[in-house]
Amino acid sequence: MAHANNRSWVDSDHVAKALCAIKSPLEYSSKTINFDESQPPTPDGTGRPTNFQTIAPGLYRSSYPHLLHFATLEDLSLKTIITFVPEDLPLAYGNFISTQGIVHYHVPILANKDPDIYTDVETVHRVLELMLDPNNYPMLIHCNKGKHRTGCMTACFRKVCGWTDEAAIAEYVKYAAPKERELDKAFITQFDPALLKPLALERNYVGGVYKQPSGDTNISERSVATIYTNNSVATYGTSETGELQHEYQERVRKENNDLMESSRLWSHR
Ligand SMILES: O=P(O)(O)O[C@H]1[C@@H](OP(=O)(O)O)[C@H](OP(=O)(O)O)[C@@H](OP(=O)(O)OP(=O)(O)O)[C@H](OP(=O)(O)O)[C@H]1OP(=O)(O)O
Repeated sequence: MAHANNRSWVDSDHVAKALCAIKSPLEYSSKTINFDESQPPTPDGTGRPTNFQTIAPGLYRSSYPHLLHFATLEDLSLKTIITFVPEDLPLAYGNFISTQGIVHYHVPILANKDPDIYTDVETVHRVLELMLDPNNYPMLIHCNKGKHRTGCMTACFRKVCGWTDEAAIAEYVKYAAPKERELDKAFITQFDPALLKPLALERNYVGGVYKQPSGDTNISERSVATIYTNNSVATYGTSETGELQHEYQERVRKENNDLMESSRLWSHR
């Protein structure tokens, strides 16, 4: 798959020093990557972009990374970045990606602000197939604020991993509030995870560290198996077994393999 890895090498040390001399955050020409004046660049003091989240081990999301975030992003040893903002990369960011040897995918995702205009499903699948490949990890996905476009892609990823619509939307709202959008929720609800379910099952993205958080605090002692049924996801809690995580993962893997085998047998009838 072609990727828009920014290979325009420049004297990055010189550029970095020049950029560091700039006190205020860089104002970019494009509106969608304006620095968010409404809050400090790293409100939680971590030095990471705002709305940073570990979606799963090695898979991260955030708002648009800026110069002052690069040092903490280096700690992640990122292998892949997917940018959902359509504008070209600012020079410093392109140089960061190049000098870190990061594979960059530039996949513009539309803001859900018009009920007649949504990002096409092929583009969504392209993003999710990259996210469903641990060979691309550590991976960062981001947009401008890390709320709407990134929130929608994360929610679609969760649905493919077996989360219910409600749980996926609840996580979206957690990062988009108080500016969550009804059209984003509609986009998430209408997204059908069926086509990518086999890939998620095959690569063990169902259950384990990818499983939907349990609402019941007691359930943490119980193993919860998420099994795909024909057209939806049934999540059930089993009796408290106290089984260890690896036993649980082995059990989920066997259940998924049995499910795949039975669906293969059916498909050959
Ligand atoms: O005022 P509004 O609701 O129209 O939205 C504004 C802006 O709100 P603000 O002005 O209070 O900062 C949004 O930032 P938020 O405060 O909601 O996070 C921004 O969302 P965003 O950066 O894309 O969010 P991510 O997808 O990157 O997470 C949005 O960009 P678009 O939706 O991509 O057009 C802007 O629209 P416009 O000015 O037309 O470009």
